[in-house]
Amino acid sequence: MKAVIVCVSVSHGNTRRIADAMAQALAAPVVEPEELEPADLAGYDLVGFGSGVFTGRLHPRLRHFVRSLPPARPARRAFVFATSGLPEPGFRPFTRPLAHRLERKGFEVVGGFTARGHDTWLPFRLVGGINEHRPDARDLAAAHTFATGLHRRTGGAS
Ligand SMILES: Cc1cc2nc3c(=O)[nH]c(=O)nc-3n(C[C@H](O)[C@H](O)[C@H](O)COP(=O)(O)O)c2cc1C
Repeated sequence: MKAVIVCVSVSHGNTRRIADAMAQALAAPVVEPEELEPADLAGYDLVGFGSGVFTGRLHPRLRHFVRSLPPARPARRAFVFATSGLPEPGFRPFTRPLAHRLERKGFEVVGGFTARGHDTWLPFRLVGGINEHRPDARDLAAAHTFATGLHRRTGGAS
């Protein structure tokens, strides 16, 4: 099973730390969208897509990359992950819109993961930010466990 993680982490490196924990479990490289041609994903069985949340949405560079992907034929597996300052609203998961877009492209979305991250966006900047030490060791362990589960479910080692 060959995996790759496409990650945009521009604010504090929060999502990158989560991506690195997942990458360890999946033996996968972590790349920025601009490091890949959309067609390159054809060489992978499992693709992770993740970023921080910015005004309620995943980062535009990640969304743009997914929009540019050709249809995934034969269907490939994908997962979506995010870090955010605030807890995810249960009625509108942060990862859902990108997961739906991936499904429309022909991906089988096999999981989603979110964690809190250090957030200094206004108005939180005024109080020195929130979640200063997150993602923390527990978040990274949870990300690793999530990816290990995906690895088992989607075919094990290459
Ligand atoms: C301009 C801006 C907008 C943000 N908007 C949100 C938001 O709508 N909801 C939220 O929970 N966190 C929001 N955040 C916090 C980020 O999602 C959080 O810090 C995330 O972990 C950043 O990930 P990164 O360090 O990988 O870029 C925002 C941060 C910035 C800088």
